[in-house]
Amino acid sequence: MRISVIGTGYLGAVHAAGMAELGFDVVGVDVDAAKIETLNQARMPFYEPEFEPLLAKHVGKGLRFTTDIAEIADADVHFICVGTPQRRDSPAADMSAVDGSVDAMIPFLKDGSLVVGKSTVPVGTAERLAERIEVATPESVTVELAWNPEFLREGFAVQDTLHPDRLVLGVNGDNAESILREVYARTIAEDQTPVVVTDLPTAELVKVAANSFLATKISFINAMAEIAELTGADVTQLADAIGHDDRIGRKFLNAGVGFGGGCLPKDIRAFSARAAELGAGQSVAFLHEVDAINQRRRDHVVNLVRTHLGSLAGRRVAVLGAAFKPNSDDVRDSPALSIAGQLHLSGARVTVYDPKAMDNAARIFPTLDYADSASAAVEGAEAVLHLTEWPEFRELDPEQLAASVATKLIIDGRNVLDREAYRNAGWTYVGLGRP
Ligand SMILES: NC(=O)c1ccc[n+]([C@@H]2O[C@H](COP(=O)([O-])OP(=O)(O)OC[C@H]3O[C@@H](n4cnc5c(N)ncnc54)[C@H](O)[C@@H]3O)[C@@H](O)[C@H]2O)c1
Ligand SMILES: O=c1ccn([C@@H]2O[C@H](COP(=O)(O)OP(=O)(O)O[C@H]3O[C@H](CO)[C@@H](O)[C@H](O)[C@H]3O)[C@@H](O)[C@H]2O)c(=O)[nH]1
Repeated sequence: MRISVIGTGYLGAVHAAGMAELGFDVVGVDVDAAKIETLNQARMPFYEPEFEPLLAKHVGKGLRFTTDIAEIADADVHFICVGTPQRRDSPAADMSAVDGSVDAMIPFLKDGSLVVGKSTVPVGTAERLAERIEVATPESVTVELAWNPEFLREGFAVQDTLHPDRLVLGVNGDNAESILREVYARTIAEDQTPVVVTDLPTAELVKVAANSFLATKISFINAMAEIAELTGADVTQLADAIGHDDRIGRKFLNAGVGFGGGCLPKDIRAFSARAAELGAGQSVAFLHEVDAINQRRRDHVVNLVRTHLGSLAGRRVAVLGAAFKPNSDDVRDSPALSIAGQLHLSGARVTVYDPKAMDNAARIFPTLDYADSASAAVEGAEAVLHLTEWPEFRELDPEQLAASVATKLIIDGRNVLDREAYRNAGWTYVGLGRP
């Protein structure tokens, strides 16, 4: 079976390599020539653990990348993995890449081929695309469309691609289901992966529902952090205590600066926008609050710095972390950079360090200062902000750090540093919702 993957970003590039690892002949297509050139050299255009060895194993063998959409012509299955970012002018998803890629594919779709959407889209997109393909393809060519949403997490993308915790197959009939079962046969056999076979709108909705639930869980615990901050309670202990209840679970109850990235923030907004279009805005009105709580966490950290330093003008602030989460170089809607940017705009002199996301951060926030290491970033700092929980930040020695800073003030935006060790070394340690 031959496979094409359209869009080779964080999702598509790893999916293409994953398909090659499953034994298929794969072509990845993107409009970004630089990305394609990098991938064809078996180098990763973004940081993702375990990804480069997979590229090295397959590029030039079963896996190639191209900007020429015509090269999808002999593929049997085409995965759409292009971006669906937030529109500039509204909270809705920008569907131009999805629509544009489908239009570009249509002339090269052979009879009997299957187009499979993986991008996260507003419910109703699959039906709309199926019609678009049907109208534009000659009568002699039958093309089916399925939706197979992706649940991978950045930082674990390779493992999640090869060993997903479930597969959701949105199909209109047995043929598409059996093709997708063939694609994922090895995974299903080796891992006994649960497979949910459903219709197109359910498959689309499952994805935004999952991300909405995750975002809600994070904002729930951050709302508890707000109350904890006013009462002297400890939100980390609260999370442990409620997390012992299997019905609640401890995962995704880490309070702090909140969620960011290229998925949760834009997905809850796009879902709200789509629900409103459907006349069901009220049904997911709580997502506006989820978003608002999340945004408040960022403002809260800026206010904490202001409270401790008095004024921000000219004050030296070190920011540890730029990526939206550890083990990624992705800075899309990153809480760390958003806070760093706000402090900078308020007149602070902000120096950022991140183990992997420095280039991406500097592209988006060129006016911030960047240091080569955590210890260089904190040099002379009047406040140190720990905003992305890279393991190396946990290993910093509070005694050693104390010697470099101007003021021993640390705000732990992820509540994971050794509070006692910092306090014993003379620091003012400020957790979020944690006394
Ligand atoms: N990043 C994740 O962890 C993840 C996980 C699950 C689902 N998703 C969803 O997958 C989709 C892609 O996300 P991403 O993070 O990979 O985005 P991304 O921005 O990293 O990648 C999108 C890629 O699509 C390419 N592209 C745009 N228009 C194209 C076209 N007409 N033809 C070919 N390529 C085109 C872009 O150049 C880019 O390389 C989104 O809908 C996202 O919500 C992402
Ligand atoms: O308890 C927690 C857990 C996460 N986060 C933050 O939430 C954000 C998202 O984290 P995570 O979900 O691990 O990262 P993503 O790679 O964005 O993955 C989410 O978005 C993807 C794209 O849709 C989905 O495929 C995944 O299933 C979904 O977890 C990050 O900023 C985390 O720091 C918290 O603040 N507290």
